[in-house]
Amino acid sequence: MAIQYSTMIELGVNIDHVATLRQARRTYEPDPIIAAAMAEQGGADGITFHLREDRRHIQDLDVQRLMQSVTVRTNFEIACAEDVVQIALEVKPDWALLVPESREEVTTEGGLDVAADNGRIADAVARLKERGIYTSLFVDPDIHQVQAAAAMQVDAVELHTGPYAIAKREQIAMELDRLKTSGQAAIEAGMRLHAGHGLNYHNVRPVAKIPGMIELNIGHSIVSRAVMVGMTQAVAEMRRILDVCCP
Ligand SMILES: CC(=O)[C@@H](O)[C@H](O)COP(=O)(O)O
Ligand SMILES: NCC(=O)COP(=O)(O)O
Repeated sequence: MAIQYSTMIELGVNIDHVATLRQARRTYEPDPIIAAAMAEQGGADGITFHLREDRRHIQDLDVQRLMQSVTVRTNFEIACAEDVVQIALEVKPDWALLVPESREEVTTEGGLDVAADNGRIADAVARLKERGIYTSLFVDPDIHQVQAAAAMQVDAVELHTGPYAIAKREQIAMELDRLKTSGQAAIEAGMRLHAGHGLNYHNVRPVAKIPGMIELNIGHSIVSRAVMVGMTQAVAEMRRILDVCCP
């Protein structure tokens, strides 16, 4: 059953890259926990954090501290790997978003191949659901992937907006159509419709306006803006764009 939090578009702020800056010196600042609190002040509906296998940014201790301090929805991004699934079961975030990972990638390159799952995704989903954690799968805007996700009875799909974000002008309409078509399939299957990756202050509006879109998860562009104006203002600026375009 789709879980509805509010009628407006919900903004999940991914704070991974606050930790990227900290890890550049392997030190204590900037602190993702403080960034999360400032994001909440700016109007974040949720905080997203990705504990990667290679721990390039968010660390295990960050997860523990975020779970103790975040007062809005927690959205824990993990691969279908035993160690991080175990951590999710221990800390019990509101949501777990399963994403693909490979060590050599600069950032997430594609969606989970749910349709070709050998049982690994289904097992992780079942265990997370059993623990009372809402589950979401990060998938390409492909109806077959959405239908495969629905068959696993996850609570949401998060459509990968990366191809849209990097599309050449003449390809944007086609990428938006893929998002709309696969989004419609998600809604018809009774799942919440989320989207994320590569969204920014310039390209977010058309995605926010996709019928049935409930939540956008945005990180890199907000953190980049936060370097210049601070996290609270950076989030407030994105919040205002969403409130104006999708009242
Ligand atoms: C799935 C997705 O697009 C992001 O949530 C993910 O966290 C990207 O990975 P990095 O944050 O490591 O770039
Ligand atoms: N799941 C997408 C996300 O959390 C943020 O992705 P990005 O905005 O950092 O590309």
